[in-house]
Amino acid sequence: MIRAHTVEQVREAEATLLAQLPEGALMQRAAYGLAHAVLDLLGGGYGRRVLLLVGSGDNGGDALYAGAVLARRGAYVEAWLLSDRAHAAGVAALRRAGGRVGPPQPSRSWDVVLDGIVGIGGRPPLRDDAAAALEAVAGVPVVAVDIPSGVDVDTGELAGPHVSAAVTVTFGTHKIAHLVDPAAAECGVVHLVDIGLDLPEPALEALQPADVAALLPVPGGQAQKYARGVVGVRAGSAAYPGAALLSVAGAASGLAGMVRFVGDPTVQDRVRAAFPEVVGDGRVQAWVVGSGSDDSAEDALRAAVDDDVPLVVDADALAFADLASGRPAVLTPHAGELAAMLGADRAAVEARPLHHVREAADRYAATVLLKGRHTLVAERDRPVRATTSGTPWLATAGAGDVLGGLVGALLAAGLAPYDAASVGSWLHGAAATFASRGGPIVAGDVARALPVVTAALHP
Ligand SMILES: NC(=O)C1=CN([C@@H]2O[C@H](COP(=O)(O)OP(=O)(O)OC[C@H]3O[C@@H](n4cnc5c(N)ncnc54)[C@H](O)[C@@H]3O)[C@@H](O)[C@H]2O)[C@@H](O)CC1
Ligand SMILES: Nc1ncnc2c1ncn2[C@@H]1O[C@H](COP(=O)(O)OP(=O)(O)O)[C@@H](O)[C@H]1O
Ligand SMILES: [K+]
Repeated sequence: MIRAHTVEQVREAEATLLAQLPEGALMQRAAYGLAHAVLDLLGGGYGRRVLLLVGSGDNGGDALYAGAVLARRGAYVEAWLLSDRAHAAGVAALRRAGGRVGPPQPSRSWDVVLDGIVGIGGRPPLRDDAAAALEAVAGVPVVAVDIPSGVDVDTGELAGPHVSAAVTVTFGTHKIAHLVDPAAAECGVVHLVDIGLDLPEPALEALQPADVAALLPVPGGQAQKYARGVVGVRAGSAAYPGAALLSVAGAASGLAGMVRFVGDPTVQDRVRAAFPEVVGDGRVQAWVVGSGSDDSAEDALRAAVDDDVPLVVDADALAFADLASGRPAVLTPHAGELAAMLGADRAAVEARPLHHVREAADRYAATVLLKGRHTLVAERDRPVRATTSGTPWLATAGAGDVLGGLVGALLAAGLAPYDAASVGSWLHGAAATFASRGGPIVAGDVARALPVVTAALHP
């Protein structure tokens, strides 16, 4: 599991550890980890040209000490101090190692910039001098120290100019901005350096393959199709038959014992033709409602709610999500749908996805899965889960229908809404990445890749 903690949680854990260690030990650990990540990126130190952007806090201290390590490895290192209060011992260490301190020489070109402007002590927006320094080095790859300066660490929001990093080297634990967009998209590859912090339950987490394998419902030796769970799909309409087919394709991932389909008779015929294993109405352990349902969405959702089983509420049914409020349910909006549910602007949801997904989980008393580059799953009193297994090629029509069906299958198989949503989202992203191999895919490819990705987990 990747865990992310708030600034307050990190500060507390650091304080405990600092009290037990000799002065400066923690910063040395951080700086060595940082320097080695830079050496990896550059393929060595000798002859490389490194510029440090150094703010007034310990984040600048990390950059300075790492700069000293790099200078001792033969790199040419300059520190551009953005404040006259830069970390004094760090400045001295860099000078001792042969680094130069002062405004950068204008003619010099840089292999990498270390962003030590602000870390977890920064409050966006960046000050003008820091923003001007970033402009002056535009185009040079940046390694962000702890966090790309200018992003809001605890929310993942952006406010004004900020660093766009190739690599972010963080310490002790991930921070929220490393996983939550839009800030997460500015972090590049995130590298975690262990500095020995003892941390509480995280604010946010991201499932990894071993976590998904452990949560996956796997049939035992005495398995029986009904006991494995039956998932029902109420989706599609004469206008949108494809949504029904894709929803069923996700549900028919093999993770539940049986799939039922209920809908428009012409759509039903097409579903049966495409999926001979799918049967008609009857008892289910979970319903998936809403993809392409058009004006039948409300009735479909009411019928599903009457069955009193866990629900996936998707697409057209989200307009009636109040019906699912307080029930075991996963609501699966994209940003536009969530905006409509909350009476907000789509742009506001995209700028503050964590805030809005939490608000919806609270307001609807349900599990809310907000689709996006890093999909977020929120439920009251639980860490938000972020999905990082996907690929931008997954942004293709109908991919959301497949996800709804898949999450329904996991609910029917007995996972709680929070786990069904986050495991389903992880598998969906991994299947897309597997099917894509770096190239284009359509939604059906994602559904077809689900069994092989599941098998690769060796559950
Ligand atoms: N506390 C610890 O034990 C450790 C901290 N470490 C480093 O220390 C960092 C935290 O250091 P600090 O608490 O000194 O805080 P930071 O260095 O993150 O930032 C605080 C400084 O930045 C300035 N600042 C705040 N907002 C700004 C803005 N918008 N524009 C420009 N300047 C701004 C403030 O005036 C303040 O001096 C971590 O991110 C990490 O890099 C690591 O060395 C590991 C150990
Ligand atoms: N940039 C992106 N990177 C990775 N995945 C993405 C990106 N944008 C969207 N997705 C994923 O693609 C899927 C799109 O679903 P959705 O918006 O419901 O489309 P549709 O309604 O056509 O099915 C979601 O699973 C979402 O998380
Ligand atoms: K930084």
